[in-house]
Amino acid sequence: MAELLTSAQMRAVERAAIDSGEVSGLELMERAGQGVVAAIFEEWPELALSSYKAVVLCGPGNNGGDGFVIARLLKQRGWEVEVFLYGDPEKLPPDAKANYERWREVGEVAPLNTREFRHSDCDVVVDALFGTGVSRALSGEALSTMSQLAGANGDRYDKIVCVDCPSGLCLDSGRVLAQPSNPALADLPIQLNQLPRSRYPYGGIGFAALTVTFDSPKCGHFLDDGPFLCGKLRVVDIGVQDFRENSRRDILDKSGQKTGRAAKLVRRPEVCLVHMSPIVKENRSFAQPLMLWGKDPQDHKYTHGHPLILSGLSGKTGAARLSARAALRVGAGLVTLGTPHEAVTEVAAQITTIMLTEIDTPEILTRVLTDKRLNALCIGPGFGVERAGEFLPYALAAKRATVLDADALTALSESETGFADLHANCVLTPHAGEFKRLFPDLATKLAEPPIKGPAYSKVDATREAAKRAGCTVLFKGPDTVIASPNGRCSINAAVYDRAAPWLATAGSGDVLAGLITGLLARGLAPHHAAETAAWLHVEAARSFGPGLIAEDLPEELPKVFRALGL
Ligand SMILES: NC(=O)C1=CN([C@@H]2O[C@H](COP(=O)(O)OP(=O)(O)OC[C@H]3O[C@@H](n4cnc5c(N)ncnc54)[C@H](O)[C@@H]3O)[C@@H](O)[C@H]2O)[C@@H](O)CC1
Ligand SMILES: [K+]
Repeated sequence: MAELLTSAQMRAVERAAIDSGEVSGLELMERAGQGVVAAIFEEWPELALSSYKAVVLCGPGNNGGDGFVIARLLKQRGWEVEVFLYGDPEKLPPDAKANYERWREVGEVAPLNTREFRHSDCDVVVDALFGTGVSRALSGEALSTMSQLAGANGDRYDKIVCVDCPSGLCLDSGRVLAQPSNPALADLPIQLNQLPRSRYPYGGIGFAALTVTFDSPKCGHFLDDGPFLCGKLRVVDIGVQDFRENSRRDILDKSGQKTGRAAKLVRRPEVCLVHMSPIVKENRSFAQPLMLWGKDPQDHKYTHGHPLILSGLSGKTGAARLSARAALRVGAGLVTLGTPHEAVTEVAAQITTIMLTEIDTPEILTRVLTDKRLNALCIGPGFGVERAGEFLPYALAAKRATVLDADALTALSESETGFADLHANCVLTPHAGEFKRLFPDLATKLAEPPIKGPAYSKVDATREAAKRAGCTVLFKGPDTVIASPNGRCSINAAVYDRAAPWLATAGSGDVLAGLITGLLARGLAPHHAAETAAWLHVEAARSFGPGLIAEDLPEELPKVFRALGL
């Protein structure tokens, strides 16, 4: 799995590389600029066949420095290049200043002015205004230029290339830093974060055509609005991977930055991307844990676990049947549906391999669970909130690996004992609404306008939630975040080339709950089960494609497994 960095972690890696004396900041900047130019020609090979025109927008920091390198390299290829600077050239940091001066030997620099920039025709616009250093909302010409690029005046720019990120995007949270609400700002052109999302498919091209980042992808490229604004993401190597390994554990803590004290060194578990896309090469290692699922010829069905999925009342049994089918397809040896008496005929008429046992009361559940072979439990899909409230304490007291989904989450949010009954072998799978019911303060914090960077992120919220609940939390979305109480965190992003819009279909969450339960029954630890299930869920949707309904997801799994070589 690929490691995702925060902006502070990236700065720490760069600092470690420079401090080692093996490479200078200037060299890193040159490599970054070269990487962006190479990525442009890789993306649009036709641009390498002739000379075109680029506008490069440079900001007041090192992101702007990269811009000056890009301008020089394109000019060397015979391109016409116009450079605009937002800020005072005298105040540029040293490496950016050096590249400003090198550019000035061959070209002009105009102060950034939206009107001027608007009238300069160009084939490529390079956004090098702000990168990892953005700490507050854009204002003035920087804001109006970004709004202009976003189409505020009706103009369209086909090839916007962002250096590190679309300027203004917080790379920790994937959120665009916003102005505090101020009536004086109401007349300003639209801000990036007010772009009408509906105009673009999620994960499709929103703002930029291409975003080129350095060394490692950052959390914000995959969270929230990040993918929508970045367009396509490329990661270029700038030769600092050894320092990433070395400084992995010695990273800057956000709290140190906030208080202005000397940065505190902490051992924070990194965030991983559950991903197998070619944009993140090293993630191939994710295939390794999957290989463990191959069934050994010596095994028998009980070796692969036996989950119990609790069904709703008649007319509501479909959700649990979907979960059960998913648990079976993901390799659980046997699967039993715990069904209320009045729904037995309905359920029995629609299952074959899946077994059925009558469970009418919480006491019967406890009795059924004296069979220790039932090693995982799923409660929630179609279950009914009131029933879930009655069954939940008994289900949790059985101390099985347990998935709490849908109605069980609502019941949990209403329960008097709160999270006290949860244990480390539980997995909560809230969508945004359920998350809000369970963790109202965290949801409120996440909904507040992100005024300062690094902004509070879905990673932060899910980590806090997991700690509070004392178990693994999988917070659903196109940017599904999975966190565990020890701080471990993964993002399963159904964006970029893994976009799976067909997953937004009734019953898809029930299938996910079943996949997690099946994997728990097969002996995977909660965090691993949740991330593997989330990955397979998206993969099955992508494999099936348009027209997908939830029933298709479990049935597509054999194809996904074959493609993985299992
Ligand atoms: N440090 C290095 O060695 C390397 C850095 N690289 C580039 O450097 C970038 C980071 O550079 P910086 O740390 O200088 O940061 P930026 O260039 O992103 O930001 C510059 C400065 O702008 C100020 N600022 C923040 N928000 C603002 C706002 N809304 N309005 C006005 N000013 C604002 C801050 O004081 C910040 O230091 C990366 O994104 C990457 O593009 C690359 O060249 C690779 C090597
Ligand atoms: K940028």
